[in-house]
Amino acid sequence: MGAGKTTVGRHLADLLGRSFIDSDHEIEARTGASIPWIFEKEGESGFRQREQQVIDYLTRRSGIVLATGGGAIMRQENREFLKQRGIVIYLYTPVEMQLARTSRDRNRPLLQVANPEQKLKELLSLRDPLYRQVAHHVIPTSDGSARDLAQKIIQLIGLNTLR
Ligand SMILES: Nc1ncnc2c1ncn2[C@@H]1O[C@H](COP(=O)(O)OP(=O)(O)O)[C@@H](O)[C@H]1O
Ligand SMILES: O=C(O)C1=C[C@@H](OP(=O)(O)O)[C@@H](O)[C@H](O)C1
Ligand SMILES: [Mg+2]
Repeated sequence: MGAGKTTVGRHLADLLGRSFIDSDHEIEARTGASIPWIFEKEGESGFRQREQQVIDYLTRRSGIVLATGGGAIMRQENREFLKQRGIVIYLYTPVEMQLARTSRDRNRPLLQVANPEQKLKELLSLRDPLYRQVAHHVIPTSDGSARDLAQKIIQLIGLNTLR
């Protein structure tokens, strides 16, 4: 959360002339409800079920830039869908920066707790090894604008891979 997946993903799609899809937005469009509302009514497990269905569906498409939610990596199925069907970029972000980028935003139910810093630390220690396992490339996001990072991804992947 706060790594910039949604923002960098949109720039990347723009630079490549491809469609951008964010799995959270797709879930909201299908459900007709916001992410916080889904968490409230169906719990995190209900949200994860919807998320897996959407990621399975979207990773079958080609020629798109897909941003997932940060917790998608926790399901083995999602790890396989992403790694086998796409080129996966891990936007590595230190917790202090995640905190700064998410502190004013009420749309992340998992961070609506007394100590969001502690929560982000716990999540990162569980998730970081999984992100690294699935990623084809790791990019630190502490330096550079979202647009710069999108350019960096294109350099890293190599345009030939994308043709
Ligand atoms: N490289 C960056 N530099 C500065 N701010 C950024 C950068 N990437 C994202 N942001 C900002 O951080 C916030 C969270 O970004 P977002 O794309 O929603 O992250 P994610 O989808 O990974 O949770 C947004 O306000 C966004 O504008
Ligand atoms: O890390 C997570 O578990 C989540 C991240 C969110 O997306 P972003 O990573 O885009 O903030 C969203 O899917 C939901 O609030 C759960
Ligand atoms: Mg996002």
